[in-house]
Amino acid sequence: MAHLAWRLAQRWCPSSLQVISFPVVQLHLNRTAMRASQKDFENAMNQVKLLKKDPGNEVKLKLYSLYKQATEGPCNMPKPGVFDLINKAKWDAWNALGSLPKETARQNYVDLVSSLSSSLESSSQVEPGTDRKSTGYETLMVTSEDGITKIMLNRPTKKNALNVEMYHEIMHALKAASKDDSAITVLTGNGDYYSSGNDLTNFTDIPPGGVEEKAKNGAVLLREFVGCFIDFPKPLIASGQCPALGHLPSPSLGYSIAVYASDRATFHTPFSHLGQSPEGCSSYTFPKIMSPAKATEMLVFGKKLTAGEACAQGLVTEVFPDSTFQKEVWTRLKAFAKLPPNAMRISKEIIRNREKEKLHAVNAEECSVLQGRWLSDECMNAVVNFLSRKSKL
Ligand SMILES: CCCCCC/C=C/C(=O)SCCNC(=O)CCNC(=O)[C@H](O)C(C)(C)COP(=O)(O)OP(=O)(O)OC[C@H]1O[C@@H](n2cnc3c(N)ncnc32)[C@H](O)[C@@H]1OP(=O)(O)O
Repeated sequence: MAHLAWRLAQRWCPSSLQVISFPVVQLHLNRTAMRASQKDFENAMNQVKLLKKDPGNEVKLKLYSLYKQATEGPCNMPKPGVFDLINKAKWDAWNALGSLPKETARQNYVDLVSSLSSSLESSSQVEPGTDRKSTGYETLMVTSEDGITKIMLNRPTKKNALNVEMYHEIMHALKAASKDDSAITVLTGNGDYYSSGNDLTNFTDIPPGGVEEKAKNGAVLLREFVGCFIDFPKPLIASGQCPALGHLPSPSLGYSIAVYASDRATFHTPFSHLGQSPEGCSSYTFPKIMSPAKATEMLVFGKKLTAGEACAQGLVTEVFPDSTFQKEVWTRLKAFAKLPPNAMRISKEIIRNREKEKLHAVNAEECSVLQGRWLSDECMNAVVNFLSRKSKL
């Protein structure tokens, strides 16, 4: 049995963890009242061998850990060294099961294999080469193809303003992209605006605790949202063909977003106009990247930059003519996506890690200041003016 376990582990844990998982394998652990028998467990082990599609490393680790727990009980191996990546990942997965009873682990293994068989069977009906389109997003379109996960903001009639649902969906999509088998992730917008920033109607839905509670909830949400960008482990590219307002022109988040813009794009952070203050770590990153004086023009006076100006200031990586924008960008993205994913992730990590703690601290401070700003007359008047059609940016 131990030998079989090892073979399974070998089979399910290939020599590199670079392919992390399939993006949309949803595991529905279907707990039945019945306990899985030894026979069910053995059947499940056989079924695993018959799976036609690789379920991804994350699932394989889960299978491995449940198998070990079901057959040997809690993790009893010495912890492998940090450089022994594969055995360390296996050990972590097994150890994470703590004192889960053997019977429960056996049942979970059986449930997992059964849900896996059905989900992979249905995904194998998708035509080869077809985009794996995400389902269940209301405000985004997420696709994964050729090693590139594309997250497209999809509220074009509202100029891709970020409502509360979109904040949550972007965070969800980023978390999923961080674990899927793509090498790079692209953020883009559908329609004639990359984004018009925060949806100003977010301010109108006041909870029972009043505006103070609203502001507090907003600060918690924004902090989590920006935190997802700071922590995002893979190369992230913002591809903007059209104007961007507010949040998403804070492209230097985490120092690790490459930004491609068409010569039609503009970048605008009108925080003062709205009675607000900088967010997305821009109060820290913009002055470092651009120079304090230029950052002041943008963040304090709300100066709108053309793509060419933003590129000259170092906020944008490269600008292309609008007519060839998509072709130019996608040629680059496809080439990047062929680079070794682990090397890219590690390179990003080493660039970002020196600043990560600082960025989280800046994010926390910016959100706390904004929480106060949202309660100010200046901010409330600006929102009312927009909503009553008295002003536009
Ligand atoms: C958790 C909270 C975190 C908050 C963090 C702090 C964030 C700060 C920011 O994001 S600052 C930026 C805020 N954005 C704005 O102030 C932009 C407001 N919009 C505009 O000024 C204009 O709409 C425009 C210049 C973007 C585009 O103008 P135009 O081309 O003339 O289009 P319309 O104005 O007709 O817009 C079409 C449609 O979209 C709605 N809409 C556009 N932007 C927003 C928005 N930010 N919030 C809500 N709704 C927006 C607009 O109302 C129209 O809707 P309608 O067709 O009338 O139903």
